[in-house]
Amino acid sequence: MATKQLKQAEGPLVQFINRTVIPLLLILLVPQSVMYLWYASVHCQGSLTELADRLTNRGGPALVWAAVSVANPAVYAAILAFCAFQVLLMLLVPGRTCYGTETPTGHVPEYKDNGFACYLITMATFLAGTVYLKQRGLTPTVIYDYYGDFLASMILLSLAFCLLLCVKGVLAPTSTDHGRSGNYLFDYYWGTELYPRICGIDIKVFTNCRFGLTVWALAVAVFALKSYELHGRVVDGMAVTAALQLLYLTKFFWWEAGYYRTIDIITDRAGFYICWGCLCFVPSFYTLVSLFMVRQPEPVGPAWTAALLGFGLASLAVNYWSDWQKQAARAADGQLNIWGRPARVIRAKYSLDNGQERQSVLLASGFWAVSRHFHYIPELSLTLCWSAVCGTGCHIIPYMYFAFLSVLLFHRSFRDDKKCRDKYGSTGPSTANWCRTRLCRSCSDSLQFTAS
Ligand SMILES: NC(=O)C1=CN([C@@H]2O[C@H](COP(=O)(O)OP(=O)(O)OC[C@H]3O[C@@H](n4cnc5c(N)ncnc54)[C@H](OP(=O)(O)O)[C@@H]3O)[C@@H](O)[C@H]2O)C=CC1
Ligand SMILES: CC(C)CCC[C@@H](C)[C@H]1CC[C@H]2C3=CC=C4C[C@@H](O)CC[C@]4(C)[C@H]3CC[C@]12C
Repeated sequence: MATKQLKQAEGPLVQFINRTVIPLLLILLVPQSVMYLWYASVHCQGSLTELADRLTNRGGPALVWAAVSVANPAVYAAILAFCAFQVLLMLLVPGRTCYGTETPTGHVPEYKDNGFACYLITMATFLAGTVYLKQRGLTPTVIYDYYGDFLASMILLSLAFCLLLCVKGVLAPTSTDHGRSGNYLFDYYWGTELYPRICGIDIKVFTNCRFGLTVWALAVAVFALKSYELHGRVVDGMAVTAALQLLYLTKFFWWEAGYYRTIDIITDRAGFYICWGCLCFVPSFYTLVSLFMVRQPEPVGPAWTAALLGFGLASLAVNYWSDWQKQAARAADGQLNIWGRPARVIRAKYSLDNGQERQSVLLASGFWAVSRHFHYIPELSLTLCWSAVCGTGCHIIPYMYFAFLSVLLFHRSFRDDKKCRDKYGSTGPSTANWCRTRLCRSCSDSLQFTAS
């Protein structure tokens, strides 16, 4: 009885922590933290000790905000022009129609698969713009010079944008997948809508892909160019990190339609976490290695260059390959060969909210038979390769993205397992990695385990 009462008492406390304390801390602290990290990378020789020293002895937290302007009209004009360009590309560039995962309410989101073309057009425009400016004695690295202003202004704009999304989800939702939690703070943090669209523009595709990841790619290019301008050459480490990150992002856009079926899109609502995260956290935190290297170039030498590039490329290939296997198995309804042998798949049943039954193909071959989230290993090893170019000179900043990603992916694997358990019951992917072993004999009746 005492235990039961304790468990009941734990419910509201855990809920309070998860839905109020953690969101509040993240909303208050993360925007500040990314500004401090920018400041440390650009003004403190990339040293957190130097940052701490300046914060304690030379003006406190206001020091960082004093170094940037949130009232620079040219910065706002550039941000809005970039957003308008991306929106135009989303609307005008052709692409085949593709579909996201059916939601529990039976909604199947439809997309135009034009991400790769939009990305190529953006990068080509940037290249052409750079040549044009350089011929006139100008340079796009002015973006680096004003990056603090860009980040600070984006933080404010994005916080306001997330508020707008939150209200939109309550007053004018786009699809059936929306609702309030009863906690205003959590609604702001998590969002009120799963698939918001404004004038036909899918908001999460815009924030995550066309803004966040595109700005990441552009920032990597701008920082490499700035490094060249400052040091008269692109240092080998900068070249390796830029090449690996740009290839990773090119791979992402090639595979973008697959991203529409990941938990960012099918589970996470459009709120502070995903939208602010992609509008501000990706351009600031995910770009830290390149930002750091602009002022702290570290020559790594030919042997390390070759090793990091080689291992990084191999990691990228394995990560893409495993995502591809999962996608190909679904597309072929399980009728395909994986690693030269007929694929083993689980046909897992689940129900929509209205009771209608559906079936999914879950791959249990290839990388998906090795372990449940095996593809996170190459994702992490690739990240380590593009960070290790900064050397081991006692700097923490270049390794912060790797540390963050390790925690994020660890947590994500539990989130996804829970999501699949709730959806498929005992037949979900948590079973998939067991199916090579004796445990597959204990699969329940609703589980059809096939090798085609
Ligand atoms: N750099 C970064 O910040 C991050 C990068 N990534 C990368 O993004 C890519 C995609 O992310 P990922 O986390 O995998 O996406 P998700 O974990 O969101 O995709 C998982 C979904 O795939 C389906 N699924 C799970 N197991 C199987 C299976 N055995 N066969 C078929 N379908 C299955 C399930 O959806 P359903 O409901 O359809 O069954 C599941 O919910 C990866 O390359 C990852 O490394 C990921 C997170 C962060
Ligand atoms: C505290 C918050 C501000 C943290 C926000 C985190 C989000 C910005 C990130 C959470 C998951 C991330 C991503 C998932 C999968 C991806 C596919 C990959 O190939 C490219 C990167 C990404 C889109 C990545 C982007 C950032 C997140 C959405």
